[in-house]
Amino acid sequence: MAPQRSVKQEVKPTPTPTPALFDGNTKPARVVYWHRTDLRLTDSPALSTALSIPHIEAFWPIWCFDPEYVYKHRVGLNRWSFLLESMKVISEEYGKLNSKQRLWVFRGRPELVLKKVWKEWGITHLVYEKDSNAYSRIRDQRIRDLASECGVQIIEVHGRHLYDPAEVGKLNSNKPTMTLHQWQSITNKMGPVGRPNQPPERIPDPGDGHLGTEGDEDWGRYEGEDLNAHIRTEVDTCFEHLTGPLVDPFSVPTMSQLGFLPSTTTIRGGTVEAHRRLSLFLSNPTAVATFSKPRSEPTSLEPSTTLLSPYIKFGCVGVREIWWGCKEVIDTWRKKGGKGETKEPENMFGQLQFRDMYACAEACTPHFERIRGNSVCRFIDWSLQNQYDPKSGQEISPRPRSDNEEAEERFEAWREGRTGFPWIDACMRQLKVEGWIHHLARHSVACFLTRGQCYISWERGMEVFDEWLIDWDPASNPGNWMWLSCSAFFSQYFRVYGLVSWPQKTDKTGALVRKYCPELKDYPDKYIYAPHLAPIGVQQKANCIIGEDYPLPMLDEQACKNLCIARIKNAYSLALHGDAPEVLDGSAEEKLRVMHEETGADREKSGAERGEEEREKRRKRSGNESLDGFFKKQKV
Ligand SMILES: Cc1cc2nc3c(=O)[nH]c(=O)nc-3n(C[C@H](O)[C@H](O)[C@H](O)COP(=O)(O)OP(=O)(O)OC[C@H]3O[C@@H](n4cnc5c(N)ncnc54)[C@H](O)[C@@H]3O)c2cc1C
Repeated sequence: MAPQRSVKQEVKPTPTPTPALFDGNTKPARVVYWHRTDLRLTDSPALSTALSIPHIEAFWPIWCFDPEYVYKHRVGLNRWSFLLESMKVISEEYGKLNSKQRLWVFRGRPELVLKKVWKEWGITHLVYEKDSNAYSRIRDQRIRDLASECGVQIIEVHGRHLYDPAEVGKLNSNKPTMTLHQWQSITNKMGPVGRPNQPPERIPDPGDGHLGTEGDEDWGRYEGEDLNAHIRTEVDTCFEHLTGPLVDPFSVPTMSQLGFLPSTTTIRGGTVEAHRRLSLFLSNPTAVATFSKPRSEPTSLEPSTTLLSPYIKFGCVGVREIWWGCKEVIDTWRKKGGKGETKEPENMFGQLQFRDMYACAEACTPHFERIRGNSVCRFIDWSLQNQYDPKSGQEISPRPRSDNEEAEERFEAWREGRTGFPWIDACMRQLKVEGWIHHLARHSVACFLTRGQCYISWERGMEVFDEWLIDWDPASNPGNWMWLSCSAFFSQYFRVYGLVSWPQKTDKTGALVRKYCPELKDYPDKYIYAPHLAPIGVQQKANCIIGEDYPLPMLDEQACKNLCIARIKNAYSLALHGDAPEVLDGSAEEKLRVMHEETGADREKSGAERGEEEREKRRKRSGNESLDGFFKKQKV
């Protein structure tokens, strides 16, 4: 049971600037506010801090379009378009508060952009929302070093999570928080979640925005591999100038400037849509008070959860707004006699806490996003694990194709939604088209790929989510993949989602399958999740022959499940984590190979073998076993 917060505790406001921070600030301040994944004006402790700097003479809210992000990180079309829309919306919001204002977009590496801007615009302060993930930590250290060289005061303000993950980590002796209960026990001592800051009523003017063009073409230079080349079908002109096209300087890039075709998602970006969704959720107090994640429906066509995650990811809505919005609605509902309130972890507070828990775990765990070197990740000898150069410890790139052809083929079929299991295929196709799927749909596909049936490394599945999810998060994505693969956070590997029975629990008619696998749309309900079982006459009537128009199941669900369980059982008994010497030197894999051979977990069993096993079990349960038990009891 989650520890309850004391009602006597006073609600701490979200950290606001202490006067000491601005002590001695008597000179006019020229402030750059650097928006990163906080594309909102509401509930922004960092923006409030920036605006409270005394004597602001000039203020620029900026965005740096970083080529490292554009080329070096796999990002699908839907996430790109969501980001660009969110940038446009906040730029318009600035314009509404002050017609001279906008989001000032630069196209170049942050350290180069900031150095130039600091110098040419005479900047005194740089303020931004603090982020704790591995990439941000490295980038921000570079920025801090640079700022101290240039005499610019840097102000980092936490605001992305309910509690600063770095602070929670410190209170946990720099150890990752591996259960919600553990996270709750620590944050209980930190006081309640802060109240959301009010949005600004006005924004100061910017200064003269003139910038010299010297070295312009170099700001966006990137010489590594373009990981998004496969979706870049048009000419990429994004980085031709530091401030974008000369006719419209500082503008938000368009999809076509990035060389992309339009996205496919129906999920629109920006803070206006984020608040519309939040208000919609809060408008039904009973639904808020009785929200239960396990009881939400992964099969429904309309999202049965809030669908706020893309907005949280890009900071279009603040987490404290959601937290306090729910809290106030529930308090009023309770006063009016509402009953049956759900508790953590299944309620909405629990959902937001899970996000924080993963962020704290990531902040304290080197290599959280992979198996090798990851101290919290159990070692399981999955197929298609990432390969590392033993000397440099770097991942081998480009990735060699594994000689495990069957696993490669299964992985491709999973990714493309053609496994022959309609529930899995529908979820994967929805993910690709929309950039979002329900949490329990994520459970299903992740379980299937890893411990459920395919025994393929969670790293590979995580990468697909990395690319396709709009809400991709560097802590929640690997964290949840480790959970689902029973590599960390969760260990009940024998509990596997049924590929027919599970979706049938919430929808016997297969609406999601009919939408995303239209070739199956005319199948009767009875066969919608297992069309290969339909008699040929039914297949003909539905105009879809299994094996021709839609694939046969690519594996035997039950046999593969048993094999996975047997192998994971061995891996659990070996009890090694990603940072163990045996994992790093490759000997763990060999040990498991031998264990699998000895326990018969090295291959799928034939029907006859499985039958024999079953009979053996029954024999044990019958007379002989009771006789054994009798003798044992006698001995005792
Ligand atoms: C394999 C796998 C990968 C995932 N990858 C991501 C990811 O990259 N980014 C991401 O935001 N979520 C991820 N999740 C968690 C979860 O599925 C999504 O946050 C959720 O489905 C978003 O939909 P919603 O906003 O309607 O959620 P709601 O149920 O309405 O929850 C509200 C918010 O709580 C947070 N939340 C809820 N559940 C979780 C959770 N298990 N872990 C972390 N935060 C949670 C999210 O910010 C979410 O928006 C992943 C889950 C799985 C199983």
